[in-house]
Amino acid sequence: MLEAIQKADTLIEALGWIRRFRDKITVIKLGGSVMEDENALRHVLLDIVFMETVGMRPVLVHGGGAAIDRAMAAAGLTPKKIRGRRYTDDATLKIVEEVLAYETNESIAAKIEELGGRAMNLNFRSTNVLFGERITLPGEDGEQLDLGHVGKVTRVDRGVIENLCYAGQVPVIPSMAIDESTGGMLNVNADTAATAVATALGAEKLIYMSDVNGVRRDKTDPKSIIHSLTDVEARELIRTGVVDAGMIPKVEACLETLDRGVRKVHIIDGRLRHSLLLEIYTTEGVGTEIASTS
Ligand SMILES: Nc1ncnc2c1ncn2[C@@H]1O[C@H](COP(=O)(O)OP(=O)(O)O)[C@@H](O)[C@H]1O
Ligand SMILES: CC(=O)N[C@@H](CCC(=O)OP(=O)(O)O)C(=O)O
Repeated sequence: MLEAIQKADTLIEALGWIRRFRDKITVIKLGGSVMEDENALRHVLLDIVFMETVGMRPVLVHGGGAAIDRAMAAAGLTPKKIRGRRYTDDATLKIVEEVLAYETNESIAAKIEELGGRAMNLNFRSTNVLFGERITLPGEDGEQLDLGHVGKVTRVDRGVIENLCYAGQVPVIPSMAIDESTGGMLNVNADTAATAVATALGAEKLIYMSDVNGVRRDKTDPKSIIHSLTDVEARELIRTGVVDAGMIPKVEACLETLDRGVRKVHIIDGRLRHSLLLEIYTTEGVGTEIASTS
């Protein structure tokens, strides 16, 4: 009986948070690393179904870096990453399209439905909502590094996403875009795609789910997690190389989100059961929070 009363207490405790976030859009970026763990993915998607059921409006933007690496290896191709971004030639683009836009995208939407939620996969075969342009990266000597078919999002079809949200469906968006000037496909880093979606929708919150517990002082030591960072400190961590590899575009995407007026962004561990709900429904939260100083 006591246990049942405690369960009811927990429900009542969540009431305030459920009210606060009802009808508000939360963008969740799902990293490829989390999706490698079937059990973790199932629990993350269950949390998302819960959010949708209580009237929040979750929007899912996903990557799939690990699955793309695997598919490239199977095709005899070696991935080349430049500051956390994949060099994307014609053959790589074909694989990214197949793995990210179709296999991963359609399987996430199908899993949400299996768990009792309603989802809509938004890809080139159904409805594309991301449009962009090619990017280059500044090199060490000031030259521009060519990344092939890699782009950034310049426009989001927010009407389609909002209509789905308000119809009680979870939009599931892969990190690929159509090039506005050529009509070709672009491979977009999923962290930056999530930023573009969150700012275009004026989201209440943006949460990056990865396979690390947050930003760490020593990337190999979970205990060195930094719970709270300012934008100034985060920039310094990139400059000094503490933040490395796939964490670079993630922290850069957080900073861009803050620059565009969202007050707080979170990097949390998707392998920790219910980390998403804990982040939203508890005051302490989990993972690393980056907040603007200005
Ligand atoms: N300072 C750091 N703190 C935490 N992780 C870091 C750090 N620097 C580099 N990393 C690496 O970044 C990875 C997360 O980026 P990535 O693999 O792209 O994740 P995702 O697929 O979730 O986007 C971690 O698994 C870790 O190896
Ligand atoms: C340009 C670029 O790097 N695109 C990424 C897109 C997927 C992604 O970002 O996946 P994660 O979120 O799992 O890292 C890539 O090809 O890996």
